Amino acid sequence: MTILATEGLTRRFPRVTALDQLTLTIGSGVTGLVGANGAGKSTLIKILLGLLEPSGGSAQVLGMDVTTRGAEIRRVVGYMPEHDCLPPDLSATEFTVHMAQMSGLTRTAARERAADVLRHVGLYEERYRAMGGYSTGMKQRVKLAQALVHDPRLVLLDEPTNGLDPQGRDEMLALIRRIGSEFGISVLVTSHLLGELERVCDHVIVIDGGKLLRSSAIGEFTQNTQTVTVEVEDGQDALAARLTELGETVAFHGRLLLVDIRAPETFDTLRDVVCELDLGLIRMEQGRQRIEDVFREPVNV
Ligand SMILES: Nc1ncnc2c1ncn2[C@@H]1O[C@H](COP(=O)(O)OP(=O)(O)OP(=O)(O)O)[C@@H](O)[C@H]1O
Repeated sequence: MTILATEGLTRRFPRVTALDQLTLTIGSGVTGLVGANGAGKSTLIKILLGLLEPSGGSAQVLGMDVTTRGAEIRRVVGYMPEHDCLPPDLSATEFTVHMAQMSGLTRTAARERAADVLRHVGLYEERYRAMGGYSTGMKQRVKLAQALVHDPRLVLLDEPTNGLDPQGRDEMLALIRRIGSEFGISVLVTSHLLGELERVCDHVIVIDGGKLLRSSAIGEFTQNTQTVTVEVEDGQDALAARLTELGETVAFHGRLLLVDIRAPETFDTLRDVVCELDLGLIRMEQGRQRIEDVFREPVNV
């Protein structure tokens, strides 16, 4: 089922083309939108919400045209903005109830839904405290709660893990996965880190300079991450040479070596060669494909 689609979508600002002939289709489930800073992610989200006019092309969300039916779209789509936008003097409960009422819920329904979603995102007694004193993680949770409070069919989450520590990131990613799997709400989530989206998304779209680089089911990405990244203190040339001699496929990525995992034995070979050459191993990491690596691959739409 198509949740949203764009066709030749373009948005020009005076100095930059933020979206350049972007054509994509997104189905139900959790979709990741990956791109470096300035790639055009927030611009796309604002256009999808009907908050920003495209300069060219078209876009539909849940079958509705973004240029003519923005208000209807916002009624059934939740939005978690990237930047801090929470009034510091209000409590999470007051703010979330207000947002629910803005979406058309009665005061009683708004209070019930706000209590539910704040519990769902893991804010308990703190929900009565002024948000000015919240940690970044708590603020991100309130922003997520207000995006969900009117029971949307789709949520657009702009960099929800921004500013979070590793544990906070893991918790936020788990929440996002639950929104998709338990509540059946479709999710479009942006990040500049492909690695973290891999863990929760069904489908990933990569954009750069406002252009589509790639749109693939997550399985296709993970198939392409069958490499192990190796970093040693010194001697990467010797390591690469010896591995190649032993039949392994090795590529340089700056100071890092990317070794194709031909078979599970590749790990044994690597360990043995690092010992044999007496190298200081800094890290050996599987499957964390860096976004630049995706950029170097052929586009597969
Ligand atoms: N209102 C605006 N006026 C002028 N230029 C803008 C405006 N909004 C965005 N841009 C430019 O458009 C490009 C895309 O910005 P956008 O915010 O969509 O990127 P992004 O992928 O969301 O990155 P980030 O995560 O850093 O916000 C950038 O070069 C940005 O400077």
